[in-house]
Amino acid sequence: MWWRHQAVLRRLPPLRAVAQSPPRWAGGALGCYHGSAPEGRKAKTAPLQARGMVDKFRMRAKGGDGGNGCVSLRRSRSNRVGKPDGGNGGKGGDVILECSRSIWDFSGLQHHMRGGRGGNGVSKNQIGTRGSDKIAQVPVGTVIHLVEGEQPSLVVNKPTRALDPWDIPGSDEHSSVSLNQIDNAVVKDFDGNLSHRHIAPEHNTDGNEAERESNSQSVKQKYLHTYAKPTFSNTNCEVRTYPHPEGIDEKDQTESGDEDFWEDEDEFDIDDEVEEEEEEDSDQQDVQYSVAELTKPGQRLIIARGGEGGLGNAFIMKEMRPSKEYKEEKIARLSTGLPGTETFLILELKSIADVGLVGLPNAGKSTLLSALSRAQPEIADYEFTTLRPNIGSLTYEDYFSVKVADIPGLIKGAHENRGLGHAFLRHIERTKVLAYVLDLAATLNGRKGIPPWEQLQDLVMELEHYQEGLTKRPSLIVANKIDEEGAEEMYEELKRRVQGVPIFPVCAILQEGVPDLRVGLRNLMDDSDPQGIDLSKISVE
Ligand SMILES: Nc1nc2c(ncn2[C@@H]2O[C@H](COP(=O)(O)OP(=O)(O)OP(=O)(O)O)[C@@H](O)[C@H]2O)c(=O)[nH]1
Repeated sequence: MWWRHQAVLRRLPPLRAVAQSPPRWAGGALGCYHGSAPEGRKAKTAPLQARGMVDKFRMRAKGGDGGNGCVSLRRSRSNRVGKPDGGNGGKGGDVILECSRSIWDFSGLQHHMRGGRGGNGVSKNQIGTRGSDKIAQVPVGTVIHLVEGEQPSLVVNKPTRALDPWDIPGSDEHSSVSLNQIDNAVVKDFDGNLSHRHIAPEHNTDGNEAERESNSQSVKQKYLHTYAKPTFSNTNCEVRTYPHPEGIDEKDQTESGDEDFWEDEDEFDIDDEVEEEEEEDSDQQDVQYSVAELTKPGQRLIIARGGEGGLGNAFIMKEMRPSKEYKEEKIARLSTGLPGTETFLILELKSIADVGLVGLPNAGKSTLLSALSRAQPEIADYEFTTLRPNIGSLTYEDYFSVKVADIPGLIKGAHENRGLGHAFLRHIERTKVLAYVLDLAATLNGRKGIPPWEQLQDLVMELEHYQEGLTKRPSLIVANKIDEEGAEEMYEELKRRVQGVPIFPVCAILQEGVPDLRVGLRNLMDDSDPQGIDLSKISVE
């Protein structure tokens, strides 16, 4: 029996390899969960992943391939040769980003998205089904950087028709409304600057091909209006062999050609190291920054287009009339559905919140966020508990809502990438109003911290170093930990030393002073001439 065991063992991967390759569910630095983690392990990794928002995300998208046109002959007793009756293939589905107010970050996105494949044409002149669109919802303020592929195009949201009561809410993928909208955009693009595959009829069988194709405007228009959606010139489709037998059925077709696209899927699912490497790679590539921005809910952006369906032999024979000698070749070329376009994008979140809580590590920002809103960030008495911004929503009696972000602890030298470095300074850029959270108790009871006014000076200087004018944003000061012994005196001293901005004494842990702070934040948002912080108005001597 030992040889059986040997055979089984040989089939297993070597132990070292197993240990090195992280599980698929581990996710990555910029990623999220993929699939479900085995019990036990999940509990260990979940807090790390769930801690903060995902504000940068890499995504590969591929439009669905167009379905093949059908090559079929309808024979009858009177017509033994047969009449071409193969229908055109359906267009592949697009991959679309949709801007939504109910989405906060990129944690729910997939790194790979692919539009559905168009159905193949069928005999009796039946057109293949259109591939389903894949729609990913992204937050308001998503900026798109292009690493590879075509520029995405914004879909013009034309009102199409009143909502059908039978439409299932949220079933965007199959919603006729969304498909209409997408079609509008596609046709619009065709009229624009992009070039597409040119479908030409062959009225003149002995002219040269290029000439024939340029003389085909009227039929092309007809073709577009009746069936085809345009695709792009770079999706050249070279067919060397006859694509499929006559009378082939849609069911016989299997999805193919996308294996390469999915082959590297694991790259995205593995670990931080690989993620970082990829990030470096994309840094080295010519990234086109900010090619598009989604700022309004409902906006849609096509990031990868479905390929055009191939033509059926009925259409080819009727509209293009190929010469006998080129017939087979022409049918082979035109009946193959075109592949969808591919893009590699980096999505980045621009404006993350109305209010940014800025403070040194341990000042109590996360505690304050949970006191102001229902957010439940991780709180601990060690520095850098917060590694990514947490966001909470503060709602007033009149339903006015303000988003508050707890920005990871800022330290002196952050602009030189010390501590958590640039990464979080970027988040501050994405807030409208700043609330400086100062720790009144940092020097009390033998603690070796720095006094609140110096904390403020350091914060202001760091922000200004990172981006000039950042501290001119409407600001207020939260003097936290007022409950500690000696904190009242510190607060009085702080008021003497800092001028020009409102200061709110707060005990975040007991929620004291929080109602006044809520009003203060609201006033700051409503104020027509709010003040920023002036370094010259902070006295540290
Ligand atoms: N006495 C007192 N302690 C507080 C108060 N607010 C927060 N703390 C404590 O201060 C410590 C740090 O609180 P956090 O809310 O994690 O501070 P943070 O600024 O988010 O820290 P980082 O994540 O490092 O940026 C925790 O032990 C809190 O319990 C307060 O009002 N009074």
